Amino acid sequence: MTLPALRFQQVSKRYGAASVLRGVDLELGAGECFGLVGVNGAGKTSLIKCLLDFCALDGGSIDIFGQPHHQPAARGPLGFLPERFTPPYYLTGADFIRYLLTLQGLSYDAQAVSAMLSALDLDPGALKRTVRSYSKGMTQKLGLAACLLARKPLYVLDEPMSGLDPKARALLKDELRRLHQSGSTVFLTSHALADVDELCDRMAILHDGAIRFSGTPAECRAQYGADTLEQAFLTCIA
Ligand SMILES: Nc1ncnc2c1ncn2[C@@H]1O[C@H](COP(=O)(O)OP(=O)(O)OP(=O)(O)O)[C@@H](O)[C@H]1O
Repeated sequence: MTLPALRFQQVSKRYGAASVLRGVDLELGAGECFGLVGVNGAGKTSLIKCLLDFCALDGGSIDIFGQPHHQPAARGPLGFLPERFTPPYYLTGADFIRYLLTLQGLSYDAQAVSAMLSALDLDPGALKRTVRSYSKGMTQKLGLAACLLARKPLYVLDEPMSGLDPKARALLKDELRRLHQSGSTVFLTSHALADVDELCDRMAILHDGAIRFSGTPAECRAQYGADTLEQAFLTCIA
């Protein structure tokens, strides 16, 4: 039997007296593209921070390909793009990518970098410029490029479309589809429900710290009697 890529069981998280996650159960099959959606402050990033062991759980457990998430080796197969991506401003784009690849024991392959930049519509000239001169969208593309170049079995992408122009969004969706077809698991958060509908095999709606819905986008529309995922989402959280 194939192990799930991710399994959250009764995950709870509090910040002081505020209970942000209250018994979250979620399972992602290996090779799935899974979208987590929820209003601002619903707890999506907190769930990801728990997964990455950036903060301690107050209850429950998380497994990554069957290994407890707090074991560093469990996170080896995982590539992560944070929601607020701020690379060191004094590095050039090339230095930043090299730095991230080196941390993972990978070498800088100029051809692969060039192909990835082209796949994300980032001007190769940006590699020689320091990150301080990048626009918001360029910075996001750099983060995506560095993350996706690591060729991981599992990607955790917190709002990967954030700041991208329509062309770059379309290109990123193509790239995510390619990853999916090659067998990688993708766990993403997004406020763009049309993207989730288009890309994701399954999705979950997190609201008030709990999972309100989990299933395919089509099941979500059907369950809430809605024509669009946006309408279904609004009914679900009403
Ligand atoms: N370090 C922290 N200390 C205290 N409260 C926090 C902390 N981090 C997050 N929170 C609170 O936890 C709740 C969930 O935040 P989180 O960032 O997980 O939401 P989100 O679903 O990712 O939101 P968004 O869609 O706006 O990115 C919010 O009320 C937020 O204020």
